[in-house]
Amino acid sequence: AVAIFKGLGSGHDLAFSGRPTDLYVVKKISYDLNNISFAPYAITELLSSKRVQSFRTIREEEIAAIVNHIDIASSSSAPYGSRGDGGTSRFYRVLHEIPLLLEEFVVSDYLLWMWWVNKLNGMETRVEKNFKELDKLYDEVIADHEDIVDVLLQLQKDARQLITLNNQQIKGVLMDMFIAGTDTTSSALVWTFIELIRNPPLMEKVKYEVRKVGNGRDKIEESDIPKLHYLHSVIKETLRLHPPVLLLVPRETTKNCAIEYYEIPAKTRVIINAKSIGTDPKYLENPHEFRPDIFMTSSVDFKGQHLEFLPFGVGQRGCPGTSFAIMLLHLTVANFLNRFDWELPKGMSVEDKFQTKG
Ligand code: HEM
Repeated sequence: AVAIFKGLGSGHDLAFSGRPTDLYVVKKISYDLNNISFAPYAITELLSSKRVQSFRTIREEEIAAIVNHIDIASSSSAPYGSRGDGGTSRFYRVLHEIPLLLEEFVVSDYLLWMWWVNKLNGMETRVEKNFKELDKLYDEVIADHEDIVDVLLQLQKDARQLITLNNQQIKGVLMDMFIAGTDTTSSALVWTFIELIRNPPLMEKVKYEVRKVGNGRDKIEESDIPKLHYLHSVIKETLRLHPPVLLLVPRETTKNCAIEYYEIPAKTRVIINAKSIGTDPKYLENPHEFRPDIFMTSSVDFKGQHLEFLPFGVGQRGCPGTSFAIMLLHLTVANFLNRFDWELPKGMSVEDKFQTKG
């Protein structure tokens, strides 16, 4: 494991850039490897910083809508999950239906994936059923094409683009967006609030920073984000302690390679444990404590140069959605802190242990 870890960061990026593709579930969800995460090579073009920037207005509008929704829900008895517009917008529908289908689809097959078993009685039928429903929904999304689909359709038509896409590939990329982009970002958001709520002095510190920059405005904008230094550290610390993709995404070596005393053959399955690396006592005292301040005086970042902190992976196969996710997280947390005070439900104290199953 140590050799592989070193291999990723020491000029063996290419040898470690494959993904295992011989799994039934992987083939299915990737539209026969017509997506980014299981494509045999890395694709970075679609989520470049410029493109992320171009979605700024949509991000700001959607976050404002969520904040208003929480406002309405908390000040009236509006049922949780309803929205001012009656919840009928396509965006709202897509955001709700796709994760539900994916949950059934991915979570039920997660064990299958992890244990690398290709077939299990009855499992294929369920995968097929969920896949058909998702596929139908993606057809509708493409027909109505909004936002990211517009960009993908432009790429499909524009002969000058390096990448040309057919409908199958567009569906593969949409699958990527929802699998790789939704649960990960929401897990980081939830953990940020759990940690802040159970550490009230830290909550006060970050809230003070956000509200100072907000200066009485009801909205924090993207242009405010670079001024929120402590918030940056809070998000980093959450990703260190609770990396949403605990074991990253499996890799497979593309050729034989030698690292130190180890010979690593081609097609070796590579799993990296980001949580163990981020909480290794070799790098940090009391590594399981939530202490955003450690990042205030450190240059350690998640961009892949610091192998002790790898929530987004590393190298050419590292997460292409990093800037997208980071901007969304900062903007959401900042606006939630600007508009609301967050605390534990009545009757619960910080000392209460979180109940875990089993
Ligand atoms: C906090 C949020 C996120 C985390 C922690 C995260 C983490 C990761 C990790 C660990 C990998 C595997 C990297 C490796 O093998 O080295 C990955 C891959 C990927 N992520 Fe993310 N991700 C997040 C959000 C997103 C978002 C928002 C998108 C899209 C909009 C996205 C799209 C992808 C794609 C397409 C891949 C596959 C890349 C490839 O195989 O070439 N991710 N992500």
